[in-house]
Amino acid sequence: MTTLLELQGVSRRFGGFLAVREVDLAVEAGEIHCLIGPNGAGKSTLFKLVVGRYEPSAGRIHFRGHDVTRDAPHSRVQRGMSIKMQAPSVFRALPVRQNLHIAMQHHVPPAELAREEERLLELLGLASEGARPAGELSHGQQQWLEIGMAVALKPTLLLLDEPTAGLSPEETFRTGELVQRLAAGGMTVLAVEHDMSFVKQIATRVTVLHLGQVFARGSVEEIVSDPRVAEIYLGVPHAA
Ligand SMILES: Nc1ncnc2c1ncn2[C@@H]1O[C@H](COP(=O)(O)OP(=O)(O)OP(=O)(O)O)[C@@H](O)[C@H]1O
Repeated sequence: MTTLLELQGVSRRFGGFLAVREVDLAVEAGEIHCLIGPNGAGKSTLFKLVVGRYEPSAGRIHFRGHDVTRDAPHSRVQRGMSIKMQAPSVFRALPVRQNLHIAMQHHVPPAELAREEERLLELLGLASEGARPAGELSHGQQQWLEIGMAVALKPTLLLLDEPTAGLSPEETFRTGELVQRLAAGGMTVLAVEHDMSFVKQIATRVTVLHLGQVFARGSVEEIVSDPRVAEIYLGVPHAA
């Protein structure tokens, strides 16, 4: 197994408050790794540490063998991370295909652009929407388009922040199918997610955060059958 992303003892302090505490995390090539945890567990903070929006107060982050702990977001992207933040931020006035074109223009040779746009439109389930302004798509379709724009960078590691936020159960399921298709094509995925049905659908490995610390990690089966994990979601105190 090749470790793509490795966090060692990563902490983040806000004033006197430790939002993320000494987190060790390894994302292996080819896996769909989901980061879950109750509200306030530190998921978003950890995500921002991985993508470079925050600097850690302590610890190191390695990506593809490079120490990226102090690297800016854009240099992490150059090394092969691609990020889909929570809210869709597509170019609403531009056609769907043009959105993909803009995203991929520096990553795909000009002669291959049209074919690659076609391939992505198909993959995203948007083949019949290519000419529509992106702002006319449903919320779910806009989320898929934005995942497509992240994928257009041909990343090694796709980072998804709550990709199902605001989606219907049907759209959530289809998002899961999309993520599985991407993984089948060789992409590694790290997703912060709330929706457990989605996590069960896609995750090959799960890390549970609680109070800023890694509380549990394992396969989906191990995590959903762990009574300690159920307790933190229900807010019941657990035995140490
Ligand atoms: N910029 C900040 N300044 C101060 N405290 C912060 C900041 N960002 C997050 N926190 C605190 O850190 C803790 C973890 O927050 P974070 O948003 O990372 O959790 P989360 O697991 O993503 O929660 P949710 O599921 O509700 O989005 C919370 O107690 C939050 O109030």
